[in-house]
Amino acid sequence: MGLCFSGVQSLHSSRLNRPHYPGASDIHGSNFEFSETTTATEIRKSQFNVRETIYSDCSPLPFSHGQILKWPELKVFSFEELKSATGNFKSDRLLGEGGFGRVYKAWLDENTLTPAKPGSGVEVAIKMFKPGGTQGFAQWQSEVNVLGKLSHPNVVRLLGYCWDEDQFLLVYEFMPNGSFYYHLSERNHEPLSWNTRLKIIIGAARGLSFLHANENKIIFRDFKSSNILLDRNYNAKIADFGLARLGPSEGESHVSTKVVGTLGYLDPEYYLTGQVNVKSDVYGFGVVLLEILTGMKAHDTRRPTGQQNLVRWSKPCLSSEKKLKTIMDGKIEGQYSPKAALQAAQLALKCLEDDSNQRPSMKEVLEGLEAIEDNH
Ligand SMILES: Nc1ncnc2c1ncn2[C@@H]1O[C@H](COP(=O)(O)OP(=O)(O)OP(=O)(O)O)[C@@H](O)[C@H]1O
Repeated sequence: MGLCFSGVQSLHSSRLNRPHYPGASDIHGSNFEFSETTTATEIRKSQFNVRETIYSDCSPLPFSHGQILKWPELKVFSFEELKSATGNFKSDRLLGEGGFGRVYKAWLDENTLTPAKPGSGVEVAIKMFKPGGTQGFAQWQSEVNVLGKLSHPNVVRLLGYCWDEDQFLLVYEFMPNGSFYYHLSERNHEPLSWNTRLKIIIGAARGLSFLHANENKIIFRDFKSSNILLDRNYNAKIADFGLARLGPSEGESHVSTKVVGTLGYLDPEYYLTGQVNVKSDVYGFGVVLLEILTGMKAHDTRRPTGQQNLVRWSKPCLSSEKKLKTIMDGKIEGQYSPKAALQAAQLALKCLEDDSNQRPSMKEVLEGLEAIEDNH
């Protein structure tokens, strides 16, 4: 988990005692304002173009290749079902906790997606949003509206959601190898090899270029190592679409928005201007590429002054083989060719250009990484 911040102060939970749900679904370009008497059911009906998928006669977890569905096709779970699937949110099922709530492991029947015995059916991850948080509600809503429509091998799959009174939950496919951030943090863990790192970053690049390539460009806005989840075979999948939003309309170059993101990954141009475009994601990608090379986190206050911000510290070392050697992760020494590392570092440097126009597109970044993989 990183240190998340938003340019606009969050609403305090006391305000939430009086139901007021601010416009949250900026992915649809529309802001919703509800009166204080609006009921949850009315909001539900007005905001979601969700089609409930009936899983009873579906093949297990259908998965198609890279498409954006017209409607989110999600199962609507009851709170009781998710309570049962997680053993009443038992502490030994806890996978982790982010800024907006806890994530639990659970099992569902692979055909009907109803609760199953631990160890049987399919594993899923259930995120339970903290009650009473306006920002949490907005994130939950964006996940349903954006992620619910996406189907791509490098984007984590959302299977369904639950909105039961004040309880907001999401059900995702389970990613057994956790996040890339976890592998950066876990000192006792077997370090990821160079080849695995390359596989992870290429998978993440595929996911991000899929989001950017769509006609209605999706800006992820919070690209970081804790949002790259890893499946059993270390295939990377992008997760956490709570801050995602639509890119600029035809003829426009950017979208003006409040500044949100995570310290260490935030595009300086976006931070200064409040204007975001897909190139902000490219900047975040450059930071993750640096993490891959150095094995260091984007921002770490436990490092000596001058080294805490990975970009600032490593940038002067990215264009020469000799200097790069001094910052490369010692745990992967001997696994890569110096030429390959230099090419990756130079790609990172381009992604980290201060002027977003100078940064490559994700398509170009992906091509660059695939060439590195092919040549070495
Ligand atoms: N689909 C999943 N499968 C397995 N583990 C998951 C899944 N989704 C989340 N997790 C784990 O749950 C923990 C919390 O995830 P969450 O997305 O809530 O927060 P985060 O990304 O770590 O932090 P934040 O979003 O607040 O910056 C993380 O450790 C993550 O690895």
